[in-house]
Amino acid sequence: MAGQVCSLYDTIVVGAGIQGSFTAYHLAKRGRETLLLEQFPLPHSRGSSHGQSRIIRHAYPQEHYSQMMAESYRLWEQLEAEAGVSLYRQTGLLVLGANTNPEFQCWCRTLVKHNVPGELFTTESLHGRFPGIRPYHGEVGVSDHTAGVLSADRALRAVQDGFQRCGGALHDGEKVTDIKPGVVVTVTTSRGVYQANSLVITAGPWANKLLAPLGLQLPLQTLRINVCYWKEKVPGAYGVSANFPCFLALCAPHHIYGLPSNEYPGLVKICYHSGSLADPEERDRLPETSALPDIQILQDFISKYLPGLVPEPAVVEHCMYTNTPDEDFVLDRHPKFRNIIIGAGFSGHGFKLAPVVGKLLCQLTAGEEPSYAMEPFRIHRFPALPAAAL
Ligand SMILES: Cc1cc2nc3c(=O)[nH]c(=O)nc-3n(C[C@H](O)[C@H](O)[C@H](O)COP(=O)(O)OP(=O)(O)OC[C@H]3O[C@@H](n4cnc5c(N)ncnc54)[C@H](O)[C@@H]3O)c2cc1C
Ligand SMILES: O=C(O)[C@@H]1CCCC=N1
Repeated sequence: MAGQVCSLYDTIVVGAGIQGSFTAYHLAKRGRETLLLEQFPLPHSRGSSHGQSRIIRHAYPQEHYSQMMAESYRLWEQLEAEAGVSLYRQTGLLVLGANTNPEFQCWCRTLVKHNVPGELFTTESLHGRFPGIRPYHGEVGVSDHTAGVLSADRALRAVQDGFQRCGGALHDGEKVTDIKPGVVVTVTTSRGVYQANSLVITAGPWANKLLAPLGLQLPLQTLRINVCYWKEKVPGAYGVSANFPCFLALCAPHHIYGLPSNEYPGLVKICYHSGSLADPEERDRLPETSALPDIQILQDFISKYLPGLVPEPAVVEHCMYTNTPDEDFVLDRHPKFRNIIIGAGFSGHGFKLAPVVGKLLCQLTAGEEPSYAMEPFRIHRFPALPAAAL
């Protein structure tokens, strides 16, 4: 089979994480002949979309994401209805910070602007309402009642099944090894050769490996994230059934966030919103120094802030972030090859927005006017890209 052109598609999508899967789903729903290629047998835990849970929230300090969230919630609901599965559980989100913190004020402003139902908490009312939290002196909170938890693995499966129900072809365990640009793009994989009128690259932490032969390197950092679970001293005290919310503590230099115990009974997921630089091919090779500063930071935080948890992680799983310098996504055409569309740099917050990201990448592929202003997501916002690439 290798070396032989097997089929011509309207679009080939490389990478069946949540972004590529939603892009392929929207394309197939519009009747476009679509091939979705994934290097690993599915499901897998090597990229960014695996695991049981992700936070979804209307609350966003940046206006461009706040605007997209209403549609994203609707599209998640539509997928739930189509698939006949429940993917979302409402828990609320509590954002915690000093009331003098400009970022905290920004969260409050966008919540009000978008009429998101929620509440403001003083230091005293925080402790009264959430006895499991010991707020810092002068700390306040604001909540987003609409926020909750998405069942990530189940969601990924549901969107891939939806894509296939619409006639899409999903080939897993098939790695893309070469891309030849042109009016018709030729894609070589570990199993064959395919052609398409357009190509979408949604390769998560592998994005730059696929883009290098296409003369483009985006300023992406790939980070290994420790996904830590912490044991409740009283089982369920920080659980969904006790109405404990997701939370986001606006700590410097990086935030700390948590989800109520649910997926692993008695364990609360609390993570540091950053990690250590790592090649996705060598994610689990630890750096020379075995110190894990993020886990130490989390331990200190939990000892002082969440006294009902054992300040020693009970479970540590791993995942990858692919960060841009401004932590905004890249959703754009290749600067030279206009029928190659790129979705990358989801910077640790892209899951909740994947239904809209997929729609936007589909619109770019179809040559349509995207539904949202695309300026924050353009490649040209990075001035230091090598001139040869542009
Ligand atoms: C610990 C953690 C917590 C997070 N929490 C949240 C949260 O609470 N809320 C939220 O909204 N977001 C969250 N995120 C972010 C979100 O999960 C990511 O933004 C999203 O999963 C990125 O998806 P992706 O499709 O871009 O990448 P990936 O899931 O990595 O998918 C890319 C795919 O491309 C495939 N691929 C790469 N190269 C090739 C090739 N050559 N040939 C074929 N296939 C290839 C890879 O195997 C992979 O499956 C979190 C992320 C992590 C890691
Ligand atoms: O996107 C999210 O909600 C999570 C939590 C905050 C930091 C990043 N991911």
